[in-house]
Amino acid sequence: MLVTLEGLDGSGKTTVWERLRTDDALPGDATFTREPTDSWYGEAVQRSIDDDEADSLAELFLYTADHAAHLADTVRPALDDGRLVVSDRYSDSRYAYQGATLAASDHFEDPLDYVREVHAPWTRPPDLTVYLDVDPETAARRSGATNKFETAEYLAEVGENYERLVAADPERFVRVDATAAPDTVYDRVRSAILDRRD
Ligand SMILES: Nc1ncnc2c1ncn2[C@@H]1O[C@H](COP(=O)(O)OP(=O)(O)OP(=O)(O)O)[C@@H](O)[C@H]1O
Ligand SMILES: Cc1cn([C@H]2C[C@H](O)[C@@H](COP(=O)(O)O)O2)c(=O)[nH]c1=O
Repeated sequence: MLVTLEGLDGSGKTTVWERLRTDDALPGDATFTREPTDSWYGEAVQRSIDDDEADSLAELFLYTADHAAHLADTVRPALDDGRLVVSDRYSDSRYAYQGATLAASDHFEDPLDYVREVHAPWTRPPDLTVYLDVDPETAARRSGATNKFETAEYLAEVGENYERLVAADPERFVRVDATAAPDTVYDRVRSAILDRRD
């Protein structure tokens, strides 16, 4: 089963993901992974994140290359072995973030749809996506505005894209209020995963 954690910067994904790693209720052979990865593809993505002038379309394809390698090297092999995979960010991050970034160009009528179409023939959709729901102002404050994506204005657009994704696929998504206390958020995410495994 492939579980992904999604949400705005600062929504608490990594906090939850780190805690899940040591949770005895999950199988000991579960694979914990993330995007951007720490491969050389992920390093290329990181360079792009740190470059305020990076071309938005080039950036989409860097993230997409990282996703393709992540699928081939980590996600598909683990799923083929019957393991639980928990990924901190995955394809929905591309749909939501690059869908927002590309909106500034006039190449695409519907940038989010375009990014989905680029992935559709070859990606492996998650079985469950936990959406950590937080308002853009809290997200920007918590994330500390350390990169170009972490402004409340941009994150508001990203949040609207996530809402579209949730509305289009309500069976896959479980929404968790990420403004709740960390223990409460964690318990809800954990329950969502354990319930879906049954
Ligand atoms: N439920 C919560 N309530 C208050 N603060 C939280 C909560 N969850 C996480 N935080 C804090 O918010 C900050 C960001 O958390 P975290 O790194 O887990 O978010 P993230 O979604 O992984 O962010 P990013 O996408 O930017 O990597 C951290 O300082 C963390 O301690
Ligand atoms: C996978 C992915 C990520 N992003 C953005 C979101 C964040 O601002 C950075 C790095 O992610 P992290 O969780 O803070 O490590 O990259 C993106 O725009 N598109 C993506 O596909």
